[in-house]
Amino acid sequence: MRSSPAVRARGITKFFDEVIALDGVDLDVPAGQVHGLVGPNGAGKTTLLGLLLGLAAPDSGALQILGAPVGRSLSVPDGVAGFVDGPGLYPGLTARRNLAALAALRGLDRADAHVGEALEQVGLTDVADDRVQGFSLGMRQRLGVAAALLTRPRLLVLDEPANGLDPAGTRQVHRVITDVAAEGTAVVLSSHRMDDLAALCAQVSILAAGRVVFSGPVRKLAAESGELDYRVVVSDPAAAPTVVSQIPDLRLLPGRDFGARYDSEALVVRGPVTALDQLVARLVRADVAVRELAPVVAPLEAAFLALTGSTAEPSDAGSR
Ligand SMILES: Nc1ncnc2c1ncn2[C@@H]1O[C@H](COP(=O)(O)OP(=O)(O)OP(=O)(O)O)[C@@H](O)[C@H]1O
Repeated sequence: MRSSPAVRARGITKFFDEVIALDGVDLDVPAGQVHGLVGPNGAGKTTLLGLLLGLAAPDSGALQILGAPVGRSLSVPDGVAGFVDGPGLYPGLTARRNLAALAALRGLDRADAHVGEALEQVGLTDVADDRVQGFSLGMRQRLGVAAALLTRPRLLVLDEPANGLDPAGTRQVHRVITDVAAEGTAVVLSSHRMDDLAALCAQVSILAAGRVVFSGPVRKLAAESGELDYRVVVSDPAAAPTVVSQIPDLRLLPGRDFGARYDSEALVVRGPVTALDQLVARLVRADVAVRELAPVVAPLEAAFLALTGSTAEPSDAGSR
């Protein structure tokens, strides 16, 4: 049983009337892995997480969760916890009472100890006796994660757990997720933020229009970005174009396309990273100092945009 993957999905399809939300999705998540789902709005992330939580059943395909096949009946599979579309909480109750109610509902022994531990894990001990209606979005998210941890799940399913979190809250939730994964719990989470996924996930699956367009380690995704646009600020802007023109794989892009985002001093060049190496070396040889050099769009985000055919940034995604 221990060696069973937490999730094994093959050819999962899910329709909502005429809309195909998932179209032949495969997903493998071993125990102890943090697996990220990313994709543009409407790509199918929430639908897939909902299937893992037993909130809906696939129309076709095979889904195994914690080694057991999932049938047509709707119920949260044993050992699975989490939330989609935000955690369900009682605003009029305190954080502690919310968790106590859930613990009672799930028939947990030593409920008080579990509740105290879960609040501690997400850093809400100090506000445990405050009503949830006064909580910020980020505090609610953290309480939702605490609620999911109450039953010590072997598969934790979280839809946008970083939504609304400030940097301290994000770090706290990341730590909780990393800790439970280190103890063997598989975590499947969605995020619009590539920086979140890069920090947390061993593997990511990119969904676009219900299909998996990439699945693998984050570093492999970054390597897929190939040619990137780089913004370069040098000490002698007039000299730089000549140097750029001497490097076969590098092109200078018209400045006007970037003028609104960047100062007029910056050049924008497009090419593989090896061409950038040559540029820096040649500029230095020509006595031109490089003051700034950075990709216009972060490599992970560039790969995301290329794979999903998006033209805009993935929501509030992460070039931050
Ligand atoms: N209950 C529903 N009834 C009808 N259509 C639905 C339902 N749930 C999802 N859909 C449709 O299925 C597709 C996938 O939606 P889903 O919410 O899974 O995407 P998502 O990747 O989570 O998007 P977002 O990033 O906006 O949360 C969309 O076209 C959506 O409109």
